[in-house]
Amino acid sequence: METGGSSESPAETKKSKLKTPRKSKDTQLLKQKSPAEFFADNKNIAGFDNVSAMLSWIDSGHWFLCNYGDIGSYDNYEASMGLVMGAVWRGLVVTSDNKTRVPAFGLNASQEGIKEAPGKCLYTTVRELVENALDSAEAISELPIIEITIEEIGRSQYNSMIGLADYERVDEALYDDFESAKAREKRLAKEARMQETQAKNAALGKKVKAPLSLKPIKSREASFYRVTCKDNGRGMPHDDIPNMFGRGFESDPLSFFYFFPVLLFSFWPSKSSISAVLSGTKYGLKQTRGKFGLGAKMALIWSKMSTGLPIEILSSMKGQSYSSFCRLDIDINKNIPHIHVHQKRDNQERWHGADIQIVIEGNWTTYRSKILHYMRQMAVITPYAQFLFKFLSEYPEKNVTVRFARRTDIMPPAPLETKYHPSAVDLLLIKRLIAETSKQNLLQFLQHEFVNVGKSHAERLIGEMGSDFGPKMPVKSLTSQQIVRIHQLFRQAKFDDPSGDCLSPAGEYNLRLGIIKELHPDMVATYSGSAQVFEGHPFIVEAGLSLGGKDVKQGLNIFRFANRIPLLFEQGADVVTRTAIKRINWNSYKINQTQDKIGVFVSIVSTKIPFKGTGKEYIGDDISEIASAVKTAIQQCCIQLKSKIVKRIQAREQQERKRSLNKYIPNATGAIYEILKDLSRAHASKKRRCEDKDAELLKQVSAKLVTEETLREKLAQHVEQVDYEMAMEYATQTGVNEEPREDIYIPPLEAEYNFTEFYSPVFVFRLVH
Ligand SMILES: Nc1ncnc2c1ncn2[C@@H]1O[C@H](COP(=O)(O)OP(=O)(O)OP(=O)(O)O)[C@@H](O)[C@H]1O
Repeated sequence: METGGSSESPAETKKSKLKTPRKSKDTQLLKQKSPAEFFADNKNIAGFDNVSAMLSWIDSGHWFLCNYGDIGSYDNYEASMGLVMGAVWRGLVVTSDNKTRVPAFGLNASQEGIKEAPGKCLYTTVRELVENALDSAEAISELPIIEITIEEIGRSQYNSMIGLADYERVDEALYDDFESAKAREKRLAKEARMQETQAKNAALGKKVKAPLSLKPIKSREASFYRVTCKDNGRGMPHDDIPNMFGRGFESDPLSFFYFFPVLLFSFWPSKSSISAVLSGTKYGLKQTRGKFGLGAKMALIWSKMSTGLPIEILSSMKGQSYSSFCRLDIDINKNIPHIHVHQKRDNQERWHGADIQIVIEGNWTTYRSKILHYMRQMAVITPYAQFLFKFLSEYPEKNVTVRFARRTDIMPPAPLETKYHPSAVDLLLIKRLIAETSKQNLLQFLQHEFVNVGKSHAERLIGEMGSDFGPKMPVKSLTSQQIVRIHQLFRQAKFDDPSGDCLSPAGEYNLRLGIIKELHPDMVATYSGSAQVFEGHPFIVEAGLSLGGKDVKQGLNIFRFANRIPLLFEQGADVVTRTAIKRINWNSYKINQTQDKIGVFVSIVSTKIPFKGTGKEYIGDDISEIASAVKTAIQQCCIQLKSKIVKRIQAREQQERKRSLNKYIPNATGAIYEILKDLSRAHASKKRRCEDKDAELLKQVSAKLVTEETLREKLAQHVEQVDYEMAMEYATQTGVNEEPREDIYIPPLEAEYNFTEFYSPVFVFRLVH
């Protein structure tokens, strides 16, 4: 935070600024922000803005909570903690001088000439709605059927929706896209020069690029879209709907504080600590799709900011005779839902699910391919879901409809909620667990609130903590210093690794099906690693590798998934990209890294995905456990593909050999037949006598019982025979006697059954019972 010329040390500055919101010498007022306001200002955090604004936010680092990392070094730890939490409780403190003090909140972006732009908003809105829809259907074990529609809304339509009359431009020069006569002249002259150069190049036989035309400045007219997402999920309880969407962030200071370091320092977030500040139903430590727990709320905040139009939700739960309709927006300052309509409607068809409609400003042109890629990749990782995606333009020729069909009725088992591993908790989390536990004493607390701590282990740990501690001591009476001691011991002590039983990977079967159905590759291999651990959190890496296929470019095509959602941005720094590019020797697996069309699919699931960067779009390359698991998974797929590739090469060589022998048959038989004819003539004229079999053959030639055709047939049969014998000889030597076969069973869609999977490095065996 800037100190306005003060000589205080940064730490002192922090403390004094936190203690009392006050008027400083240069009369800069401290003011408060509601959490919803904060997120409205920082929508980039949740993927609702452009990257440049996000970077400027990170660079600025002026805000007091950025100093969270120093808290531990304060003399009076508890006091500083209280101060910071108090500040959070009151709201988020920022200075009123936006220009210098709040660059982090988007204003920095405008200082740098970056205008508030819809950026990723349309993409992120689609994503959030789709992911909520999937979660909702999976929560009731229903095979997801999801329809997502983006409808373009023209300026006039938007104006009439908000009751604003259309205005004609009067003073053209006032507008951003105005081109003066001089500018136009300059542009046309430049265009003419470029065309001339191109014509010269063409005349000299040089490569000519497509003719360029410098477009006049484009209007920065906003584009509006109605995004609708309909699912067949569990729906929402009537009374909870307004809070689920319109109460962005509960005013729980403690929880909010847990959340914050995540945003500011990109700490590896735990979903539970994030969710705690939000109104949602996906709490607890478990593998979840969401990255921040903000999804739908951020979409609502963005709609409020960009179009001012409310969100509409139609929802019904299973067996409910009515459906709930709710139209609401969010009061950003008060952080509460603002309900326009909330009513029960008839639901005769007993439909269940949610139908959510939101109107936002966005950018289809730029994000079209990202949205379509996202849908396609989601279809790969979720082959048990059926998606219908539609884009409806003002111009029907620009309409897009893509259907991603369901290819299996087998859903991965739902992820299970689990407890924290002692090596995965920080001080704040221990405090929160103490505040929330129903256990009375320290022994019970350690034994029941953590995984891999049994009774005798807990007793030994308490013995190690020191004389202040005892098994029976009331856990709620622990002082801050004692909690620090527990934390220290958790850091140093040895614990068994958590198991991966709580995780829900896509499964090799689903991954393979997804790849086959969306890419139609020539070859595919999949691998599922066993559960491993990073900082007390279990994770599983699965990989798929494909060669060839539809819409796959030459070289490496990398598809990344985290907790079964596709990651599309910031690919370069990701552990999967780096591993595939740098650490796999593709040649040694007979794969040509630049020529072949290679699909690399890596899916990582965990109770905590170690995202890097505020956008949470990539997983860093610096976590050795994950990096090596990713490498192993890709290599295992390579090994499987190599044996297929080698067999294919051999089959090709065999075909080649046969083809070249067959090619010479006509010439060879023609020549032999001519010789035989000469010999038979000599034999008949007694110029040259032949005996026995030879004489018999020559007689048959004379009598035309043996013709050139006969020879051709016999030679072809011989080539066939020799080829077969050579192939058999090779197979006996190498131990392969026939091409691998795969039995394919098509189960009925309605079937319900249990199965057990057995994994080996090269195959997965599913026993259906
Ligand atoms: N399509 C839906 N069907 C049923 N409930 C939904 C649906 N969409 C949202 N909800 C409910 O609204 C809550 C808030 O949604 P929101 O997207 O803001 O956060 P989240 O889903 O909990 O977190 P994240 O978006 O990171 O997964 C959800 O927890 C869920 O209970």
